[in-house]
Amino acid sequence: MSSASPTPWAGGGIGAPGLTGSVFQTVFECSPEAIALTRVRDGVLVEVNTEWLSLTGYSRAEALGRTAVEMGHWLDPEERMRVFAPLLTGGRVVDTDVTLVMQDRNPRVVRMNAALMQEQEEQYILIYLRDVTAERLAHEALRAGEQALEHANEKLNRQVKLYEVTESVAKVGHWVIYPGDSMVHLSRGYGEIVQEPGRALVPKERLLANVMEEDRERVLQARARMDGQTVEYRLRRSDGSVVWLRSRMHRQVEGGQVRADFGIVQEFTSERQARQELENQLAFIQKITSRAPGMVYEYQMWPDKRSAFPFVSAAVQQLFGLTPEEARNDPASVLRAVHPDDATMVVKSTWEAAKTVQPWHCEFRTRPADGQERWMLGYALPEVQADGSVLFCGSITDITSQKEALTRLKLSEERFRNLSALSSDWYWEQDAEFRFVRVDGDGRIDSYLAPEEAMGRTRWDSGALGVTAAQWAAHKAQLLAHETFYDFELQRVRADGTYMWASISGEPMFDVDGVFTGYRGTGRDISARKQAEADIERLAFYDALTGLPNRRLLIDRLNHAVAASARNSHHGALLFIDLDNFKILNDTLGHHMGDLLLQQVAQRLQECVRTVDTVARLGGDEFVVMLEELGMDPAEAAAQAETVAKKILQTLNQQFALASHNLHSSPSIGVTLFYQHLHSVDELLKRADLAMYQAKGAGRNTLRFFDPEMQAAATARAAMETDLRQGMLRDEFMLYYQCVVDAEGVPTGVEALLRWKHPQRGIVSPGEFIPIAEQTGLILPLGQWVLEAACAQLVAWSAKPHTQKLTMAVNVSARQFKHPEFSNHILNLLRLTGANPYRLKLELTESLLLSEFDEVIEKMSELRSIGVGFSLDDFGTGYSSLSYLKRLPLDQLKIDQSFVRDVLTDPNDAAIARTILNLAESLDLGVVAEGVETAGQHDFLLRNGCKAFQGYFFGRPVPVELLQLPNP
Ligand SMILES: Nc1nc2c(ncn2[C@@H]2O[C@@H]3COP(=O)(O)O[C@H]4[C@@H](O)[C@H](n5cnc6c(=O)[nH]c(N)nc65)O[C@@H]4COP(=O)(O)O[C@H]3[C@H]2O)c(=O)[nH]1
Repeated sequence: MSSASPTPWAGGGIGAPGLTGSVFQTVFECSPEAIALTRVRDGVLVEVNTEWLSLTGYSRAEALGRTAVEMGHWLDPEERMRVFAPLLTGGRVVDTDVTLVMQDRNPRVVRMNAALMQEQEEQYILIYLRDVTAERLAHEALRAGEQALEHANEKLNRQVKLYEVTESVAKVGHWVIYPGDSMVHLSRGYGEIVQEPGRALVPKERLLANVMEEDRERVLQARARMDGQTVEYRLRRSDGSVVWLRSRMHRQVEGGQVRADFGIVQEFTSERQARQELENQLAFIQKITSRAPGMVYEYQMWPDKRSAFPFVSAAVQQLFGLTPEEARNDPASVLRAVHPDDATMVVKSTWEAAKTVQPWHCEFRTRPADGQERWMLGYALPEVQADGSVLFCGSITDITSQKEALTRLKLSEERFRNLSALSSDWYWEQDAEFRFVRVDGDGRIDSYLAPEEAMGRTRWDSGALGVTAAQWAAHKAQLLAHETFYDFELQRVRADGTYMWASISGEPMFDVDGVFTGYRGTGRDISARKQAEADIERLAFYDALTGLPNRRLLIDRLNHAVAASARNSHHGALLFIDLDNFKILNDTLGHHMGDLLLQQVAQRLQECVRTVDTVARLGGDEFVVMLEELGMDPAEAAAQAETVAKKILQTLNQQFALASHNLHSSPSIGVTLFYQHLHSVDELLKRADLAMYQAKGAGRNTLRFFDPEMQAAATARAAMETDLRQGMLRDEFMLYYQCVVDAEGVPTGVEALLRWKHPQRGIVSPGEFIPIAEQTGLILPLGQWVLEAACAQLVAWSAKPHTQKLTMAVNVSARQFKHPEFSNHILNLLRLTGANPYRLKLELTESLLLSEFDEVIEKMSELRSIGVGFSLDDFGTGYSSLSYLKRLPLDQLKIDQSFVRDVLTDPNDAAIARTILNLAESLDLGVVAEGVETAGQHDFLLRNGCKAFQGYFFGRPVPVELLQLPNP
């Protein structure tokens, strides 16, 4: 502040001489600028200067004499207190800016320095006021400018930051090239996209450096155009990954001057991939829909009845005669293509589906553009959209051909049902488990069951008959192999109890995937055919009068029998039977009687043979009996055949009761044996026929063998039989006895051996007549006689001490033993004669054990329980099995003489003999070696443990009186 400054009071100032050199002076010195000054005494303004007046706007007159506080009204009351209170109360110097509220003037800001001063008696308030309004305004303007700048900076920073964040989030970036600049400015976003952070400024070439080769040309063209069009290209980033970029390039021109070239770049790889995927899907959908049999579409409808086809496949052309564009542009055109009769239904059902949001399903016809109406099947799923519309996605297919096929099928079904109803055939279906699921036609199917009874049941579970287990097995195998089968025949019982035959044919069914679903087929009642076949067969193979097989069937069976004989080596026999004098009977009593006789003869013949044998009628009074499975030995077979022939002779010789007549008839029988393929069937029949004529020639009512040898044997047998009968009557039989000795050669018993003292032939061996006695049944009385004689002898010996312990072995033939009364006969005999059962030993042959084994054991056990012993004759020659042997209640085994004979010369026989001895020992059985003829045999057997012997070495069979028994 310069001391040369003019006084504040000057220039019209209030001029105060008393103030000179004082505080004022100081003030003036300090504040040479225009300063408003006041002097206050006792609170009242006593002095003001011009500046004060101009500052405050008061006149001097208004101001002087007023209190300072009064004059301070230009200050705000609070401000007034702030300024004056410290001044007046504390005497402190005030230095502050205050705002003056000026009347009719703009407020002004003044710097006020006030001080309370004491000068002599007077108190002064010196107020120094300086107008700092301009200064303040300038300052404030500066501050405001600074703040605005700061604010603008901050905003800019924020915007830049926001921009960068936005770029980063949106995967957007940009570059700018200023004219004449070789560098390109890259934004941070751009750097992030191409993965080159921090390179804000790069050479221009860098922009294209990593663009994929294939896309570079496109980018270059866009750069050349700079027209803002979008260009999409790929760029390989520094990490090798490829990204899709979308860019728009602009050139900014102002006032004809190029300001900058810039490009906005956006990365849209995932969007591009999604789009690609969508495009692929769309392409696929289009491919599918273009090949699909029907049309695929999206149909949208709004509550205000607007509608649209957002998508419709190309098939709309084929189905509705519209291009997809036409359908899209005019959705109603599709409805117009619907048949008028069905349009309402289509609309209604669509609205209904939209309302209920339920699947739309509708069959309708299209308007026949070419005159031919077509059937469509529509199916769509509705979905409510955000805007309240409903979007249907679905398909429409042309089902005309299916409809036609269905109609044809229905017609065919109907025709089929009508036909089935008319015929006796039926149609059936079974499921994959072969259970009936459908039956049409005759309501009784092949089972003659009501269909409802058959449903769910298989054919074999529904009471089929007439099918063998093997046939069922074959049929089931066919079914399991899914084979077609024809004419499977089965029998059923009708509701009325009669039988019917059905013929079933069937074929397997498969679904579209080739999976087996069951069977279907037809059935036919073939009862009439079967009956006719049976009739034909009967006529062809059976004799109408007697029902017996005819010549044809006989020949057929004979062929089979010959073949069987070739297989099993058994003989068979043909018995040609002709009724004697039948012609006379027929002529005298009439054909009717003749027929009756033939029928009865047929019946009797059947009764004479086993079921395996055949009785046939060749015609007239000629019958043939065919016997099978006779013995392997021809003589044995001949004897068997002869037995049957004799039975026939005897049976046919019985009286016939024909109506009111009692007739006697007799046959002539010719017999021939057959064995394997030795002779043809014709030859066999001829031979039997020839033999029959020989029988006729021999005086009728007899039989003849074709074979002379057999005939001779038969004749001899016949003679023997007659002789046997007579021999029995004439008491020509006697018993010889052969001793059985112990190890010391002492007789312990005898074996009774039957002898026939024939008046002409002398002593006949049992080997000759026993078989004939067995065949003829004469063995029963003969055997009984032997037993009686043997028991009588036992009783006789029992009276003498030296003979009373002798045992008596008696041979019993199989036929004899198996007679139901055999045990009783023995029991009675023992009781009646009083013979000691413990001395009686029955000798059985192995052949006895071949059948009815249990009964044999039972019978043996019964007799054994009373003391009768049993011996097994000829042991080792037959079929003895050890298990049988163990079970038999035996006392003794007899080593057959055939083994004994060569026991010294044949090691096999020696081994057998030893084995039998060991076996007997282990089974606790006695052993008798029979046929011992030499001392050597005896020694051998003795050495091997045999304790009982029989044979010529000890004595031949002799009459009782010649027996060499122990001395009395
Ligand atoms: N070579 C030879 N033979 C010997 C010797 N010792 C005994 N023989 C004979 O051997 C046979 C033994 O009787 P078999 O084996 O029961 O065989 C008997 C028996 O099976 C049967 N037979 C005999 N009598 C009767 C009988 O009353 N009833 C039954 N059903 N059959 C009888 O006739 C068969 C033959 O009887 P036979 O001719 O008496 O023959 C007897 C006897 O004379 C010997 O050292 N050397």
